[in-house]
Amino acid sequence: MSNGWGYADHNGPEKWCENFPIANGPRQSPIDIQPSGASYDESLKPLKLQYDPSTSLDILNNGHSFQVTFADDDDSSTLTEGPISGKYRLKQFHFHWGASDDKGSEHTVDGKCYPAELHLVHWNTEYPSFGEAASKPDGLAVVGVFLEIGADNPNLQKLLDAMDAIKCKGTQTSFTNFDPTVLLPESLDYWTYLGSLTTPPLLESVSWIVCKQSISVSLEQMKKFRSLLFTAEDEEACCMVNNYRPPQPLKDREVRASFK
Ligand SMILES: Cc1cc(=S)c(O)co1
Ligand SMILES: [Zn+2]
Repeated sequence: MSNGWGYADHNGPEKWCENFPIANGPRQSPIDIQPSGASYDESLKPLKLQYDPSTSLDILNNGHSFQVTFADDDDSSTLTEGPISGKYRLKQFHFHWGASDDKGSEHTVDGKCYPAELHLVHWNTEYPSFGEAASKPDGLAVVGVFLEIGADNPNLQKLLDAMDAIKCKGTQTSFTNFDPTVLLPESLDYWTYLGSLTTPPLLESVSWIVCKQSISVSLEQMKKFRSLLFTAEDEEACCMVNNYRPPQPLKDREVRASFK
């Protein structure tokens, strides 16, 4: 791909294998989660998410999504327990979404797509940095939360209000004092399986933790997501929509459930 990977026909998920052969690997993400095929594992612990709002730094349009980045030089914002062992630090969160409300999530549940999906990305403090951890089979843990069309979600508003400042690829602005806990659903029941990043380099280093319960987003709020651009200021504008990878083969993996 001449101009890097993306989500268009010429550089999208069906083409990523050309530069990233791991795209056809044994533990790729996302997947279609089939609850009837998931086995309840009583040894799975509840998720322990402890976030310090003072670690939030800025919000960035990276040309693939928008992400909020966190200071990760100490254990102020961590994920522990759940399916993982040890302590993982929050690095960033971002979203994937569709051009219309019938698609946009990366994981699906019995084939059901949601209009958007939140990913909270954490790295294993067994390793010295996110970059080091990202290449290890137990290096990352990503918590996925589905967004479902419903009532206006006031907890998304601070993100939406920042979007005017990050419309174009490569733009960013300060985004402080934000507690990502407000984006989590009431129930933290989850499915978990071993997978990968869902964007190149598609590294097979992610313990996926997908919440069963969704959070709400209104039609108007989804329109705001879709007002972002994949493109930089000096390029022909292309709306940032459909920035999701479709489900990949489960192959020789099991999906476990933290709930009956
Ligand atoms: C590190 C990272 C993780 C995911 S899931 C993504 O979409 C991009 O980057
Ligand atoms: Zn993601």
